[in-house]
Amino acid sequence: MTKEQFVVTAAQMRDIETRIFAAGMPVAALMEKVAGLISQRLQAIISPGQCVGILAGPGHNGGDALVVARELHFRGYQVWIYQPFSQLKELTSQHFQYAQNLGITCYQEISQIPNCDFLIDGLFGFGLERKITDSIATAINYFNSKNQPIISIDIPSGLHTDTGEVLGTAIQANYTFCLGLWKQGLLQEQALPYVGKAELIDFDISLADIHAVLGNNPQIKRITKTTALSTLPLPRPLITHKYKQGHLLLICGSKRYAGGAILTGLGARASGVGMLSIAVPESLKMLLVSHLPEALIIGCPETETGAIANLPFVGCGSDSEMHLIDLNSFTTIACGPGLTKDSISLIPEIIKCECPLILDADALNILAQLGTIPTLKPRKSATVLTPHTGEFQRLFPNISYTNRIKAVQIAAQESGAVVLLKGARTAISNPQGGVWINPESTPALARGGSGDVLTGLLSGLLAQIINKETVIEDIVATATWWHSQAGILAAETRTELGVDAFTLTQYLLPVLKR
Ligand SMILES: NC(=O)C1=CN([C@@H]2O[C@H](COP(=O)(O)OP(=O)(O)OC[C@H]3O[C@@H](n4cnc5c(N)ncnc54)[C@H](O)[C@@H]3O)[C@@H](O)[C@H]2O)[C@H](O)CC1
Ligand SMILES: [K+]
Repeated sequence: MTKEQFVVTAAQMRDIETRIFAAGMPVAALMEKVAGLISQRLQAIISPGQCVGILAGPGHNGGDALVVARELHFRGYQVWIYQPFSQLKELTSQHFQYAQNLGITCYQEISQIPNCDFLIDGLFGFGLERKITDSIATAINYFNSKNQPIISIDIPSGLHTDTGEVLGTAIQANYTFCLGLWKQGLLQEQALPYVGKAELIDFDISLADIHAVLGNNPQIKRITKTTALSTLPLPRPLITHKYKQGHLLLICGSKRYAGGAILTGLGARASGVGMLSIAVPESLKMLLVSHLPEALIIGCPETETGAIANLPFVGCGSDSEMHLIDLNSFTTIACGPGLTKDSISLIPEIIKCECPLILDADALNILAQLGTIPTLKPRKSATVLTPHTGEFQRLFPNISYTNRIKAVQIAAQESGAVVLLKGARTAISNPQGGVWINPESTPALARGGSGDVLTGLLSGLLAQIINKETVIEDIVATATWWHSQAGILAAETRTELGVDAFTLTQYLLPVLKR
C-alpha cells in the first residue's frame, strides 16, 4: 500500500506519532520538518512579497503554523500572526516568542487585524476535542466572511477529525494540507464544503509504524488511481474468447423507464464484458436491440403497466420445448435500473441465483418493501447493493447516517452483502468491516441515469473477474473510481452541466486511454 491509501482517525494518528517520538524523533524536529514541507508547498502557491495572515492555535497545529510564519517571513513575505490563546503548549509558546522577537506583528483581537492575500489556518488539528465557542468561533466566522483564500494545516479547524462533523463552527478552506496520513474526516461527505482542494503532505512516516497501529491489512482504504487500474481486466489474455470474458445478465427497464435499461447496457458495454444479455419487458426488446446490437436482448412477459412480470421462458437451441431461463448460466447478474416496483415478484426469484448478484434502484426498494434483506446472507456468492442515500435509508432505517463510513459498515454486516453507498464521497464496505472510500468525484454526476451507468459498469467488470484472485470489493472500488473519473473528465470538457448519463457512458473508455 502507498501512503495515499491509508486513512486514520485522530487516535490512530496520535498512536503513530507517539511511536515516532518513542523511537527517538524529537517532537520539535518533526514539527520543523513538517512545517518546512508546508512552507515549501506554500511558496508554490503564494507569490513572494504577498501578505500572509497566520492563525495560530494553542497546540502543535499552531506550532506548525508559527514555524511557517517564521519561514515565510525570512523568504520575504509580509506576515502577521493572530494568536488569541493564553495557554500555549511549550513548543508552540517558544515558536510564538521567537516570531515576536523577529518583529512579526501579532494580534490577539480580530478588530485590529489588517487585510492579507492568504490566511493559513493553524488553529486546531487532530487535537480538537470539543465544540468551538465564544471568541474563537467568532474569529472563525469572521475569517470565513472575508474573501481571502484559506489554507488549512492538517484539517480545517473545527472539523471533527474522524466524522467530518462541524464542532460549533469550522474554517471553510480553499486548500487543506493533510499531514502524513489522510484523516478519516476529510473523506466524509459532510466535510466537503470545508475541505476545499485536499492534498497530502508526506513527512516520511515509516510503513512499520503505520502497520503497527493500523494492522497489516488496514480496514479503511482510500481508492487511488494506482489501485483502481491494477484491478481492471487489462491487459486481456492473447488467447481468449467471448465467454471467457464473462457473461453478464442485466434485468432492468420498464415502459416507464426504458432509458434505464439502455444506460445500464452502455455501462456494461464499456466494461469490456464478453457476453451481455439484457432481460427487458417484451415491448422494449426492439428498442434495446437498436441501441445495443451486440447484446442478447431477452423479452420478458410484462405487467399491464409495462414492467417485467416474471422471468422469461426461453427455447434453447434445437429443442423446441421452452424452459425458465437458467440464471446459473451467467457469471454475474445485475437487477434494478428502471425496473419499477411492479416487478416485485421478480426479486425473490433472482436472489436464488448462485452467481454474484448486484441489486440497484428499484430492486433495492422492493427488497426494502419485502423486508427480505436477511435472505441475502445464505446466498452462495457475493451480493452487492448499490443504494444512494434515500434507498439506503429505506433499506436500513435503523442505521444512524451521521458517520457514513460507520453506516455502510453496519449495513454490510447486517445484510451480509457488499454495500456501496453512493454520494459525493462514495463509501463501500464488505461484511467484514473493510471500507473503501472514493476520494474524488463531481457534482456533475448528480443526475438521473448516472447510477444506471455505474451498475452496468460494475456488473460488467465483476462478470470478467469471477474465478480470478481479485476480490469483489476491489472491483466495486475500481468501478466507482472509473465512473467518477469519467464524470470528472466529461465535466472538464463540457462543464458540470454537460454530463448527462449518455454522455457519461461515452467518457468511460477515454479515462483508460489517459
Ligand atoms: N503530535 C505532534 O507532535 C505533531 C503534530 N502535528 C500537528 O499538531 C496537531 C496536533 O497537535 P495537538 O497539539 O495534539 O492538537 P491541536 O494542535 O489540534 O490543538 C488542539 C489544542 O487545542 C485545545 N483545544 C481542543 N479543542 C478546543 C476547543 N474547542 N477550544 C479551545 N481549545 C481547544 C486542546 O487542548 C489542544 O491542546 C496536528 O494536527 C498537526 O497539525 C505536527 O504536524 C507533527 C508533530
Ligand atoms: K487547522
